Amino acid sequence: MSVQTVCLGWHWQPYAYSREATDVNGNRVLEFPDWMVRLGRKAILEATNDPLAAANYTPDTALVNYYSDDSKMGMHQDRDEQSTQPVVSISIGDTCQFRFGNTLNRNKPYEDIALASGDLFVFGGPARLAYHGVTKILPGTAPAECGLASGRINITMRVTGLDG
Ligand SMILES: O=C(O)CCC(=O)C(=O)O
Ligand SMILES: [Fe+2]
Repeated sequence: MSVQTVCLGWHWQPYAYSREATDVNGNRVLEFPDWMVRLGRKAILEATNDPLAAANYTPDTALVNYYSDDSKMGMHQDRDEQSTQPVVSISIGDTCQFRFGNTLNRNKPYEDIALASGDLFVFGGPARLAYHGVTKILPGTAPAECGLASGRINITMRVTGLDG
């Protein structure tokens, strides 16, 4: 089964962000929550140790992805944003094998990294446009207290660079 996605702030469909989910039900997308902006800033502070970079980070969209046991995500770049600000990724539930590649193409060199529940991954600076994907989910690896019985949720927050 493929990944199921819901968006916050701005609705994403390949190549474009909009305020309405025109390819789903036409509804206006939910507001981007303030707590998620705060979480994004904490993540940038952890990753960069730069309080100014953290204070200036104001994500306005997030893709919330649900992976079932056999879901995968192919290698891609996150490049529909007009801002070069980092992408902050948060993982909940089952561990996945995350493939973090280079900025030129989907092929090697890449690194396979286990992203477990509670892990945070920041794509910033020269790595902002690195190709990446999810090659497999490791069923049954979620900690009992994470609130998700099976599968994996990943939230990637971004700065669209769009107004309005
Ligand atoms: O699930 C992940 O860790 C990555 C998600 C992703 O790359 C995306 O939503 O663009
Ligand atoms: Fe991505």
